[in-house]
This record gives sequence, structure tokens and C-alpha cells, in this order.
Amino acid sequence: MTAETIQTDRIPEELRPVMRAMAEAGARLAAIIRRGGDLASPVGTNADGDGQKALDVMADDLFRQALAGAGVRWLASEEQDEAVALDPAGRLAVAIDPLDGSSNIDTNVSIGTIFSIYPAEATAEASFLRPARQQIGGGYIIYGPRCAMMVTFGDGVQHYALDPDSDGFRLVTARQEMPESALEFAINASNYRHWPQPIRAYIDDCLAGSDGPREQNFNMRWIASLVAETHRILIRGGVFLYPGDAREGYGSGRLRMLYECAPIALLVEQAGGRATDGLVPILDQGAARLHQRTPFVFGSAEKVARIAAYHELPQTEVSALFGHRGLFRA
Ligand SMILES: O=P(O)(O)OC[C@H]1O[C@](O)(COP(=O)(O)O)[C@@H](O)[C@@H]1O
Ligand SMILES: [Mg+2]
Ligand SMILES: [Mg+2]
Repeated sequence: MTAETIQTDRIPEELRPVMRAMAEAGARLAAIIRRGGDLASPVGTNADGDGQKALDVMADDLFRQALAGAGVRWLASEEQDEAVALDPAGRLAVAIDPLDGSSNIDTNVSIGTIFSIYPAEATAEASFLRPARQQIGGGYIIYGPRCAMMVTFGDGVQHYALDPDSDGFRLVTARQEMPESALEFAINASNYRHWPQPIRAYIDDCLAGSDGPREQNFNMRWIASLVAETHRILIRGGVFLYPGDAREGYGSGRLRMLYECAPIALLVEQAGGRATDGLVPILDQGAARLHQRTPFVFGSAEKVARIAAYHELPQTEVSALFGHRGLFRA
């Protein structure tokens, strides 16, 4: 690669090496995805028992190699049981979901990479198992019709796109803001019967549309790539929900606190939205274990606040017919 892998003038100086490495590995992964081939074949199982596909492992190797020379002391990955020590002199700790949206690899639907940056502490535990608000950077790369990166260093969200001529990420928008409101929600509705009552009630009211207490119609989207849902919501607004549910192993939902929810929550808050576990802000929480899951709700502030209010309603009110939830009229 000849030109800069990413335009760095708006990136804090101490984070430029790590961002150059992320961009370089991201551009390489984008090229592998464009070329296609057998990327979705099963190759093993990761720490949490999830099936790994060929591209999951390739992406993990690519980012680990790129980050090895970028001032990173600790690296935690979805694909590794334990955090690994990279550079003893490094001052940063990076947590990564190298390939997000694995179920979409073979269908040519947008997939991504999610990353979170903390100051390195003496141990991996101290570096990663801490309040998510202590992140000094977080973002994602989306491998879609256009390859793009959204990243925050705590002062707004920067939007970059991969320039196919130079193979480097160039700034598109210096301060990406999320629209305050939109009539779209995203949830995997096949799990409806397993959801807790407040989530069912919220979705019931969306589905009732203009005949229900909200008195307006909504649209639904579910891509099954967190990165792609986040990108849509950052650009167009709306809300995303992956609640805990009654299926075995899904009590805290599916998504991981450290390398999925924490960085997405940082981006969302920096873009003017909100991100919670349904009730409590994600950034006020931290992972107790590297691969800990959490229920996740994020999007336009007003919608996320409304979902929290459904959690606070008395059970009798939540269970009542939607027409009786007078609180939510208009
Ligand atoms: O298949 P489900 O249950 O709808 O889950 C979809 C979710 O799982 C994920 O694919 C999990 O991420 P990985 O692909 O990195 O394991 C998210 O991107 C997506 O939001
Ligand atoms: Mg993921
Ligand atoms: Mg993944």
C-alpha cells in the first residue's frame, strides 16, 4: 500500500498508529470479501461455542497481525478465549469483533468489523473489564456496497469511506449526527414468543401502527449484521433491539458487551442517540468477563427512552391491551 491507509488529520496523534493498522487490515479484508470464494465454510468453534467460518478466522489473523506493530499491549477478540499480549511497551488495549454478521458471509450482505480502544493497564483484565465510558475510541468498518468506517475518539463521530483508487480511508463527514427520529425499528421478530413482556408490549404498539396507541405506522428492518443495522440507524435514525429472552443461553441476549455493544454505544451517544440494556446506559456498565453478553437497545434518544419507560411500567399495565396504555398515546 503506497498512500496513507487512512486520512489522519482528525485522529488524535497517539491513536494514529492503531488507526492506520485498523484501516490497513480493513482494506485487505474488503479486498478478500470482494474477491469471494469459499469464505463461509465452517472451520471450528470459538470461546463461546459459536461456530467459526473461514472468514472469521482470516479476519482475526489479519487484524492481529496488523495491530502487532501499532502500540497495542493487549488484544481481546471474539475469536480468542483469552486476551493476548502483543507489545509489552504498547499503551493501548484493543477489543475486536473481527467479523460481525457471520451468518451473512455467503449471501453477499453487508458484514463488518467492530473495535474498541482503551488505555492499556498492567493486566488484560484491568484493561478490558472496566466501565465502557472509559473507552478512548470505538468504531466499525462496514464491508457493504461501499466500504466505510465510522469512528469516535470522544468528540463526535467521523465517517470515512475506502477510496478504491488509493485503497485508503478518506473522511466523508467530520461529525456524523443521528436523525432525532425515524419510523423504523429493527428486531429479530422470530423470537417474539421468548421476549420479556416490556419488549413484546413495545413491539405490539409499533405493529398496531395507526390503529394503536402510537397512532402512526412503523417500518421494520432486520439484516442480522449489527454493523449494518448500526450504519443504517446512524444515517437514517430508528431503533435496534436485541433483548434477553427465554431461550436457553439467551438470558442476556446475544451480543457481547466488550467488543460489540460498548463501541457501538460510544458511537451512538457521540452521534446524539442513546444505548442501553433496555433500561441502564451501556456506557455506565462494563464487562465482568471478556465474552459477557448483554441485552442491547440503541438508536434515536426518544425511542430508547420510550423503551426504558415500558420496562418501568407496572406489569398489569404492560400486560393490558395496548389500547389501554394511555401513557403512550400521541
Ligand atoms: O441471528 P440473530 O439471532 O438474529 O443474530 C444476529 C446478530 O448476531 C450477530 O451476527 C452476532 O455477531 P457475530 O456474527 O460477530 O457473531 C450480529 O451481527 C447480529 O446483530
Ligand atoms: Mg458480532
Ligand atoms: Mg464476529
